[in-house]
Order: sequence, then C-alpha cells, then structure tokens
Amino acid sequence: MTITITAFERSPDRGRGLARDMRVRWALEEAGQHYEVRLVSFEALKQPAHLALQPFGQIPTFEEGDLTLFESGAIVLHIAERHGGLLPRDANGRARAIAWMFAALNTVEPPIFDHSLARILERDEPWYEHRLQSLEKSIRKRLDSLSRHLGDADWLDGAFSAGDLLMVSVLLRLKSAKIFDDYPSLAAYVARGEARPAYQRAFAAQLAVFQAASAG
Ligand SMILES: N[C@@H](CCC(=O)N[C@@H](CSCc1ccc([N+](=O)[O-])cc1)C(=O)NCC(=O)O)C(=O)O
Repeated sequence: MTITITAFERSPDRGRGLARDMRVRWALEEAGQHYEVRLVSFEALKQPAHLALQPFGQIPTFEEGDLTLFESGAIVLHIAERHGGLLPRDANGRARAIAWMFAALNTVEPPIFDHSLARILERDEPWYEHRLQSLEKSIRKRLDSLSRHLGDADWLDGAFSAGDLLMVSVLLRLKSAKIFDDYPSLAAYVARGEARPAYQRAFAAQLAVFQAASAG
C-alpha cells in the first residue's frame, strides 16, 4: 500500500533536517519502506483538507491505505510496530524503547524547543535574558541525566531503536548551540545517528525539497 507523508513546501529549517517530517522520513528509511511526499504550503496547512488530517494545522501527517495519522512520535511508533528494524523483538525491550521515545519528546525536547522558539519570538521581551538562562539550566539538567545514562554505549538501550531515532532527532537542534560543547558523548551519539545510511537518505530527500524550492 502506498505511504504518503506531508512536509513543508518550503521548510523554514532551510534543509537542516529540523522540521518534524525528518523523523518520519528517517523511520521509513530504517524500515526500508518507500514513501511519497505531499508538499504543503503554510496557507494550505490551515485549510479544511489538511485540518481533516492534522487538527492543529501542522506537518507531518502519514497516510497508508485507510489509516491517517498525525503526531511524528505516533507515526514513528506505527512504522516501528508495522515494519521491522526499530523496536526489539522481546516485549520488555520493546516497552523500554517506547519509554525512550516518550522521554525524547516529553522530557528532553520541551526545554530545547522552547529555547529555540524564545530566541526567535521573545528577543524583545524585557525578561528575555532571564528566560534563556532558565531554559538553558533546564536543558543542562536533561543533558546531564541523558549523558550519565548513555555512558560510553552506542545507543540508549542495546541496539539502535525508535527511541534513539527520536532522541537524536531532538538533540540535532542543539548541534550548533554552544551548550553542546560541554557534552561530547552526546555530540558523538548524534553523529552516530547522522552516520546511519537511513538518516543520510532521509536528510538528502528533505534537503532536495528545499533546494528545488530555492531554485524555483
Ligand atoms: N507535535 C507535532 C508537532 C508538529 C510540528 O511542530 N510541526 C511544525 C513543523 S516541525 C517544527 C519545526 C518548525 C520549524 C523549524 N525550523 O527549523 O525552522 C523546525 C521545526 C509545523 O507544521 N508548523 C507549522 C505551524 O504550526 O503552523 C508532531 O510532532 O508532529
């Protein structure tokens, strides 16, 4: 059955692989699944046709036969459950890998995303500097815990899983941030994720969309 996802017609991440269709593309590549992409403009995101797929007017969405999904984490979980390669076979290992998926999106991503949003939207607020310091403290707290858990392992819990895919996707936003200089083991962890052939295929596909839009 054809798999179709939605992505930005012209991504504001300028091909840096930060828009959340990247996680879905990566999971599909890890699972060896071909997929089509429907590119959506910012205006179309808010029209009834897209809102019927994604009630918050965002990308990505995922369509496969009579199934429509939104929320990148849920889509990655669906791909991992429907196709091999992203979750351990043993039940306890699977449950732990799914816990790391939630940890990536619920525990680690929020201060990182809020920090990047604050730098874009809140620069002119009188409390901007204080808020950045507070968010940076929250980020460091999470990175301290994560690097302590990871230690010198390659992945969070045995073999690479959907938990690592989402955690690396979340940490990628810090790649250019100075804070990451203090966490060399996490920088190496992210680099291992980026070195995966499936990641590289997904990244190249998303970048090609931005390059075509920029050339057009
Ligand atoms: N919880 C949802 C969140 C989806 C989401 O945030 N989608 C964003 C794009 S990915 C988030 C994102 C946006 C921009 C960059 N960037 O680097 O410029 C990176 C990531 C979107 O559609 N925004 C349009 C809107 O809300 O109107 C999910 O995980 O699927």
